[in-house]
Amino acid sequence: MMNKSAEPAVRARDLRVVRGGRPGRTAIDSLTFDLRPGQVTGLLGPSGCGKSTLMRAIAGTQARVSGTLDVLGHPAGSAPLRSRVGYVTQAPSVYADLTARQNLDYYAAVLDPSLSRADRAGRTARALADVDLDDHADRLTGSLSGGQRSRVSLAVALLGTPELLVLDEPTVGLDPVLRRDLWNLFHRLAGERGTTLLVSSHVMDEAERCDRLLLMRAGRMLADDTPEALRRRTGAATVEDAFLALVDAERDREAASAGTPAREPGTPAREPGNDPAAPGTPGTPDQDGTP
Ligand SMILES: Nc1ncnc2c1ncn2[C@@H]1O[C@H](COP(=O)(O)OP(=O)(O)OP(=O)(O)O)[C@@H](O)[C@H]1O
Repeated sequence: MMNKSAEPAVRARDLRVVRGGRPGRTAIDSLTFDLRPGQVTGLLGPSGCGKSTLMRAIAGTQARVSGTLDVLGHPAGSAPLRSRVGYVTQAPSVYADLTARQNLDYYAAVLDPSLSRADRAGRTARALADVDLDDHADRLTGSLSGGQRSRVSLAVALLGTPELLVLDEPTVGLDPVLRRDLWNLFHRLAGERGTTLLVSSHVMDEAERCDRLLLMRAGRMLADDTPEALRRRTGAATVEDAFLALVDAERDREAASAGTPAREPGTPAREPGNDPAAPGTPGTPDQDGTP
């Protein structure tokens, strides 16, 4: 099913999210962006910059969200979106004492109780094939490797053929071959089924595989562009270098406005995961019932 709509799949305007005990801290501030339908958009930025928080907000599982956040034309988290949005968190959310196939069969029944046994089996088989798990389908999920388990979670999200897939670091712990296969799957889903994908990653070389990138830093949007435009704009050879150039430019601007000395020319750029401006220290856990 190709998504021909020109409407953005996600529309965020002046989005703000507060996390932690009252009054809490602003984890996301003034985010404005659109996610284009049928594209693979990468969400990148240093640890603690707000990627998971943004994904939770889009999936409708995050409290204390203000501003506008529309998903497939509805407010994020509203009832009509339940079967249309797939969200895979960093922690695999499948039953260890069921096989991969039994997990999928169970979730297929929960998603759509009217499905016949044969339809459930068909959907399960397709989702297992999508994530290349046919060979392990009948092993207990608890005995699978971490990467295999996270692919079972991804298969669960694919069961209902969601129009929007929100994937929080789906390639963590996977070897290069599996990572490449998963990225090929993401593009196949976008190209053949019209699925819109938002995929977060720490791995900057994965950024090159995205149609478009959202680069975040310290709860704000640093850039929203194609990988090629980002490289061109910064004169960098890779997206990683482009990102570091943007971070450095912003830090210089911050230093100038605070009246402190700017970074010395030639000072090594910061690593993407080691930006002191990123709010990396976990705050007081959310006291609104959200983990
Ligand atoms: N349960 C929580 N309670 C309070 N603050 C939190 C909670 N979870 C995250 N935060 C804070 O919200 C901010 C954004 O965190 P978030 O998990 O969204 O970042 P991230 O970019 O996904 O990080 P990582 O790449 O390490 O997963 C951080 O400052 C973090 O400390």
